[in-house]
Amino acid sequence: MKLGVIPGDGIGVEVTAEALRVLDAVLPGVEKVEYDLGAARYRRTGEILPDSVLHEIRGHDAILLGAIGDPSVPPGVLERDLLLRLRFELDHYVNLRPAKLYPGVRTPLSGDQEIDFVVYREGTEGPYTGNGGVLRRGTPHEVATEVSVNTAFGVERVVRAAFARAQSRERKRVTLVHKTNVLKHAGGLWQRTVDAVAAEFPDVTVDYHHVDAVMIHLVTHPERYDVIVTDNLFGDIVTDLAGAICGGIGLAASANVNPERLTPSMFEPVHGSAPDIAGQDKADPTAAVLSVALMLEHLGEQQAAQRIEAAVRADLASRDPERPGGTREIGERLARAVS
Ligand SMILES: NC(=O)c1ccc[n+]([C@@H]2O[C@H](COP(=O)([O-])OP(=O)(O)OC[C@H]3O[C@@H](n4cnc5c(N)ncnc54)[C@H](O)[C@@H]3O)[C@@H](O)[C@H]2O)c1
Ligand SMILES: CC(C)[C@H](C(=O)O)[C@@H](O)C(=O)O
Ligand SMILES: [Mg+2]
Repeated sequence: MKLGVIPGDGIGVEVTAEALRVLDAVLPGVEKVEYDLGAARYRRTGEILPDSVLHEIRGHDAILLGAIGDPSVPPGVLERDLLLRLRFELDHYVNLRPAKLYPGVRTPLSGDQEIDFVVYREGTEGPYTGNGGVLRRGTPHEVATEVSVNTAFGVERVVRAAFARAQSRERKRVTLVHKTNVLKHAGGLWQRTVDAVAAEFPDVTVDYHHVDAVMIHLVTHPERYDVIVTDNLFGDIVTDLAGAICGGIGLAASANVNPERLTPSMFEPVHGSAPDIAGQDKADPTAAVLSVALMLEHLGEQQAAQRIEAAVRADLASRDPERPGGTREIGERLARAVS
């Protein structure tokens, strides 16, 4: 197994070190190539993602990424030209983000809810494509557009993946999350696609919720969700809230998947580079560690993946919520538990 590692910026570097510590403990001998990509390289050389590096990365079995983004670089530069470029060039159309409340974990909710759902966030389209522009910049008459791109091909493939996943789950429920009451063109395509694909999955129950109402339901009745399918931007927002209700963004893992395996899939925590806590050993590496579990599952190493999940589950159940431990301490605990 050959793994490309992009620690990136801020806490991305810290949590990736712990994720690799756990990987080495559970599956020794994985070949890793680390890539110096992110703010430091950009400041030093002006480079963001050279084509030669992208070409090399394509040759790996998977990519493990920490986080991208730094206050020293204007917003969007690294996020677009590094992180999103990787997702787009590698055609990671399923951005898979599980939301699970583990036993013993403190949630801002009342705490007795069962939360166990997965978000299928479309990863290559929506308002993320850069389709837009600015007219009359800097004048009182400036016009800025950011067009949401939704193709029948792109919507259908992620919807189909979400239904297939629901079919294999106990509750077999897919909820389309959108804003069809306002975004009638894109929403219409999503709804028609869900209706058409649903006909092929008669034992899957189908639901629709407007995204604003989902912000309510996630806080009041998160147990109603099983598989959520949604576009790139709504999925981004829904999954930060999902992370918060499951005990914090430091626990939320994700996978950017190309299901046909034409390219390496990329595994990363949902959170960002967290400049507010970077360099202080405060970041929880659990999301990065669980992202390694998602990666191992994807690569067919089910046993190793299950060992990581079990170690995290046990660690979370026995943590003192006031003093969970620092980044390194948590990483060392989890590495010990899986070895
Ligand atoms: N996938 C990515 O690489 C990714 C994801 C989100 C944001 N970003 C980028 O990261 C930078 C910071 O963005 P932001 O502040 O909006 O989001 P963020 O996720 O970095 O941080 C949001 C809040 O969550 C906390 N937090 C995040 N990860 C944590 C962890 N592991 N343990 C404990 N607390 C944690 C932070 O301290 C902060 O208070 C920006 O440049 C943004 O574009 C990158
Ligand atoms: C940094 C940004 C481009 C990214 C996104 O919006 O997808 C992040 O918020 C995420 O959730 O991975
Ligand atoms: Mg996000």
